[in-house]
Amino acid sequence: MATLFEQLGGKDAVDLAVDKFYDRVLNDERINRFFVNVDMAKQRRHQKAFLTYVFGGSEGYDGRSLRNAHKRLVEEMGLQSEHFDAVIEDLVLTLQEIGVPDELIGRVGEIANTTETKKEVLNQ
Ligand code: HEM
Repeated sequence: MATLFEQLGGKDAVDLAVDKFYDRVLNDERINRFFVNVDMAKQRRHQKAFLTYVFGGSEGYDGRSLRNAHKRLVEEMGLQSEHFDAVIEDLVLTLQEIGVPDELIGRVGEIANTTETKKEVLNQ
């Protein structure tokens, strides 16, 4: 049984998705203020490692927990539910843009758009 990572097209496809995802996020007036002063090259590397992991393409992810990675954004910048939903929307639109089938997009959503993930990111 191929992993979701392989079905999405492996490393090249995930790299392309991350690049297009961030272009979309940085142009999204609802959320781009959170990314001011963030080293985007570092952010892209982190995001690739993380997405590869949640898509089942690697054994582990050794970055900070989602809770710790977003703690400052919640406490100092007002990160909340509507911003999480905007990021998920941008992710789905990106996957549609690069031609990922709806069924696979649904499975990505099942991983990223869960109550547990949302609570972690929002430090609830
Ligand atoms: C499913 C939802 C999300 C996932 C999986 C996710 C994933 C990540 C990961 C893996 C990192 C890097 C962690 C590290 O440094 O080791 C990160 C950092 C970051 N995320 Fe998210 N994120 C999510 C939602 C959001 C939302 C909703 C926003 C803002 C609208 C956001 C903004 C940021 C920013 C600005 C950083 C860099 C923080 C810093 O370096 O201080 N993320 N995220």
